[in-house]
Amino acid sequence: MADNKLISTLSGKKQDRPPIWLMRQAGRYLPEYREIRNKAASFLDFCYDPKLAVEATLQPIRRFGFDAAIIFSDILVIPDALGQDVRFEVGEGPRLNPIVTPPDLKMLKPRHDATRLGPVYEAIGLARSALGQETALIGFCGAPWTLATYMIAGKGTPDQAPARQFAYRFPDDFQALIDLLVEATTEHLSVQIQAGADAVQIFDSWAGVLPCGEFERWSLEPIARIAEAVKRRHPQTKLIGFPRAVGERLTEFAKIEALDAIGVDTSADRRWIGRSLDTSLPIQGNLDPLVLLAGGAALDRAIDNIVEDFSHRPHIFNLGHGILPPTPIAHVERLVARVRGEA
Ligand SMILES: Cc1c2[nH]c(c1CCC(=O)O)Cc1[nH]c(c(CCC(=O)O)c1C)Cc1[nH]c(c(CCC(=O)O)c1C)Cc1[nH]c(c(C)c1CCC(=O)O)C2
Repeated sequence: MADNKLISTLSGKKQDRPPIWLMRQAGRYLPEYREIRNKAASFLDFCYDPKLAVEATLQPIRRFGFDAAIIFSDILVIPDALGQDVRFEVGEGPRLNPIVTPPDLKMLKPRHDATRLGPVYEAIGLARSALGQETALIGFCGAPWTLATYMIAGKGTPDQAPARQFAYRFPDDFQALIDLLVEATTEHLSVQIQAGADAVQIFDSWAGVLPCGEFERWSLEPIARIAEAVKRRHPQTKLIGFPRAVGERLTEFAKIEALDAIGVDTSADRRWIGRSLDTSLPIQGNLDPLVLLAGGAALDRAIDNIVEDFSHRPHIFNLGHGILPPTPIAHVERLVARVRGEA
């Protein structure tokens, strides 16, 4: 990975132009993805079919030549491997058999079933062989808190109130669930690295809903434990933390030594980041997915501002959250060209 722009940036080297990849770059905005999407009976079957998963991983690389591919999978393969029933309803998102009270935790296995995740690791090996050295391969997992929000509510909710309530009412049981998830995700990231992932990202999409105190216990500490354990086992591999919507609490994540970079969401204030986070710390982000959808002069301006604002530090260009399904291909082409100084 010596001449890879993404890995070099994650190692702290500023580039002339930032490397670029997009969260959810594989997926429904691509006609070629929509074409193969129904080749599997369900979304999880799709994720567990190495040939389909590799194809979906490579599609955005072929089309746009991003600097990194992210393995096509989902954060909810972990609750699935723990024995919870996970389904994806078309147009509605994930549905899980919810954990309502502590006795429901008994539906989970004491350890995740790693053989169930075998196809994910196989897909990573295949994708790594198919990609050139100029393209990094990113593995990922959901952070324990974000996984727990879906496991307890059984679905996405606007404020993740069910998991927050559960944690207040049953802190010891909730801690046990978080510990189980720390163990499973640490293992999942390690095996993805052994299979060929060059970097891994921990998505804490729901870190922002946690109040002080709860935030440290359920978001920050578990992520630090995972990052430290993975770094100990794989010192060469780069780790990206993505705590969404945490505002000034980004400084707490910046203190986690084992994280090589921090992903920042759309609402993050780049001038505050410039003042508050060491300029040697690589930052990833933070274009608004809605401005990419809108396109035009607003898109060009937003791209230029981000490139300029982060020009004094190692920066990986990305969105602040996942790409939206109706996003026009032409806008993504424009984005890549402009970030590379070609448009
Ligand atoms: C919370 C979360 C999930 N999954 C993920 C997160 C964290 C990031 C975030 O906050 O968006 C992460 C994820 N999900 C998916 C990827 C694949 C790689 C990539 O980024 O391209 C990644 C990295 C595929 C997917 N995961 C899902 C799809 C759409 C399913 C389909 O094709 O029908 C894809 C391509 C489904 C999914 N999976 C999840 C939800 C809430 C949904 C439904 C909402 C939606 O549809 O976007 C759980």
